[in-house]
Formats: sequence, C-alpha cells, structure tokens
Amino acid sequence: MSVVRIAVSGFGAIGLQVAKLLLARQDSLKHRYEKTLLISGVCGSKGGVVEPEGLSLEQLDKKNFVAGLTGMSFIQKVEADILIEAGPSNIQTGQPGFDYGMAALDKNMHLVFASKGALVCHYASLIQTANNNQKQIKLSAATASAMPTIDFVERCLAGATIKKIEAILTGTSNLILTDMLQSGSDYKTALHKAQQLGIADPDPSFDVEGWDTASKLVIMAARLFNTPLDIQLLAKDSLTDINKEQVMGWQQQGLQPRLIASIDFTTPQPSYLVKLKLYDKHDAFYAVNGATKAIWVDTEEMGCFYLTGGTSNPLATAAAVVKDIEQLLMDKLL
Ligand SMILES: NC(=O)C1=CN([C@@H]2O[C@H](COP(=O)(O)OP(=O)(O)OC[C@H]3O[C@@H](n4cnc5c(N)ncnc54)[C@H](O)[C@@H]3O)[C@@H](O)[C@H]2O)C=CC1
Ligand SMILES: N[C@@H](CC=O)C(=O)O
Repeated sequence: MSVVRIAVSGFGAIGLQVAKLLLARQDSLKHRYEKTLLISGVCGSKGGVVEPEGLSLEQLDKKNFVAGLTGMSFIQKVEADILIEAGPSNIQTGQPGFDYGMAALDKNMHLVFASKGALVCHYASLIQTANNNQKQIKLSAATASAMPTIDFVERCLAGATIKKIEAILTGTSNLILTDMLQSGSDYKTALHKAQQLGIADPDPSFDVEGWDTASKLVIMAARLFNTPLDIQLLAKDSLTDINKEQVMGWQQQGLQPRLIASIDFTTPQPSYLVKLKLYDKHDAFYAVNGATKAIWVDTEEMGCFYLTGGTSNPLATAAAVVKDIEQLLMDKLL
C-alpha cells in the first residue's frame, strides 16, 4: 500500500487539530483510499520535528521539537507529498506562508492552505508555479473553513454564470454583531467569547476591522473569477465604526447588521466590497447567528442558492483541511 506524507508549517491550534484528526482517521482513510497517510513533519516558529516513517501524537509534542528546524531548513529536510500551511495570516507581506508554499512546490508538494496571507498577496505567483509543477492548491480552510465557498461555486455551480454573491465569511465578526444586538453584550465581552472559542485571529483587529472577510473575498475573486484585487484598495466597513446609538436604532427597527463580502456582476463594473448590511426578519441572513456563516449565490441559469453553517472553530477548520486532502485522493492526484 502506498504512503502519503503530510507536513505542517505553523503548528498552533489548527495545525495540532489537523494532526489529531488525520491520526485518528488513519485506518478509515486507508480503507477508503488504499493509502496510508502519515504526518512526516511539523514546524513552529522556533523549531520542528521530522520523521519520514510518520509521527505519533506523542512525538508531535513541542518538547520533541529540534530548535532551528523551521522555515527553509524544515522544508529542505521534510519528506512530504502535501504541505499544510497553518502559520499566521500576514496580509501585508504574505509571509511566512508564501516562502513555505513556494519552497514546498519546488519540492513537488501539493499545498493546502489554512492561512490567508500568501494567497491574498501572491495568489498569481503561487498558482502559476503550482500549474507549472502540476500540483494543486487547496484553500477551503482559508475561505471560511467548514462552510463551502470555493467548492460550492467551483464544483457544485460549475456550468452556471454567477450574477451575485453575498456571504458572511467571518465567525468572529458575526458573533460580536449578534451578541451586541441580541444579548446587549459590549464589544469587548463579545470579542473575548470569540477568543475563548479559538476562532478569533491572533490579532483580533484582523476580524473586527473586516480584514478577515476582505482576505477571503480577495482569495475568492482570484480563484473563482481570475480577478486580482489589492486588499488595501478594497472598500471595507469595520465593526469599530459602530456606535451605541446605531445599535439601539437597529434594535428598535428589528434589523440585524451583518458584515458581508459582496461580489456583483450585474453592475456596469463588477464590484467587490466588504460592507455592513442591515437585514430584516424576511431575509435569510437575519437568522445567521453567532459564529455561523452563510453564502447566497444568484446565477443566470440555475437560480439562487443559499447555504449556511460552518461555524468557525479549530475542529471545523481542521475538518475542512482534511476534506481538501480527501479531494486530492478522490481526484487520484496522490
Ligand atoms: N482558528 C481558526 O478557527 C481558523 C484559523 N485560520 C487561519 O489558520 C492559521 C492558523 O490559525 P491558528 O492555528 O488558530 O493560529 P495559532 O496562532 O494558534 O497558530 C499559528 C502558529 O504558527 C506559528 N508560527 C509563527 N510564525 C511561524 C513561522 N515563521 N514558521 C512556522 N510557524 C510559525 C506560531 O508559533 C503558531 O503556533 C491562521 O493563519 C488563521 O488565520 C483559518 C481558518 C479558521
Ligand atoms: N477568524 C476567523 C477564523 C479564520 O478564518 C473567523 O472568525 O471566522
């Protein structure tokens, strides 16, 4: 039986959860795809551990990490067919994910991204290199994790012409908005709850200022519509602009605010925005509460679709990473 080796760069909440899921499902994956999936190496910011025969959960403990086995030393040393990139999302530079991704492609690995920075800043270079090397870039976890966005449009709606998309893509901002409106929580308490759930990004301003939603929108535009967007130039609302009087007004009018990514091809120029939009009880997005997400797509030929679910959390995100790996197996690319 052949072996599929998997490496992880960025071994925090998501990286660890992915390793746990893959190891727990080793037997069922072997049965389904006739492949043995191994974790052949992981690294954090200061060190890592590699073992071509596969690492157990105990061996993945940070106490076993070799200092300095990170960055390019890690990629040079690790033997793998897939790199899962789960380091920080830096949308200014795309690092460290971009260097990890390019080096892994050079070593003939497929890429599965949970982090967003490299995709936001350098999608074109990454996909060109991947195409040249006949490798895949999978990015479900970077585009709303458990809620299918890319798969939904790319696979389920292949054959349709997309007219409009509206989507709630960030669990943290949705949780803060619903807690403020429905439970009267203040902004800090609601954010703390998202942090406790492990869904807020390490820098919470990434979520509350709309950068997380904007990042996912930029990646979707690049992947689904071949449209490169500069995230810094995108029109974007922020939760920090909301004041108490606005909240009271919305409560009195029975409206729910949602931070949405919007793509519209029905306007004279295609528009891509991140905006705070108000919904009343007749709208589907009105009832999308807490860390839950949703996507609404209008097409020319197939009509409208609405999908909700995919609560943000590390387990759901790790399952989305495993889905991407399983798709590589189903498509016989491994
Ligand atoms: N937590 C969630 O629910 C989701 C997170 N993501 C994304 O996944 C990524 C990981 O998220 P978490 O695991 O929650 O964050 P985390 O902060 O728990 O983990 C990130 C890890 O990367 C490590 N790291 C930093 N610099 C590094 C370097 N140069 N080389 C190797 N490792 C380095 C850190 O030490 C840390 O352990 C982030 O980019 C986040 O935006 C995506 C979807 C959902
Ligand atoms: N911070 C994000 C999780 C990662 O994409 C969220 O709150 O949904």
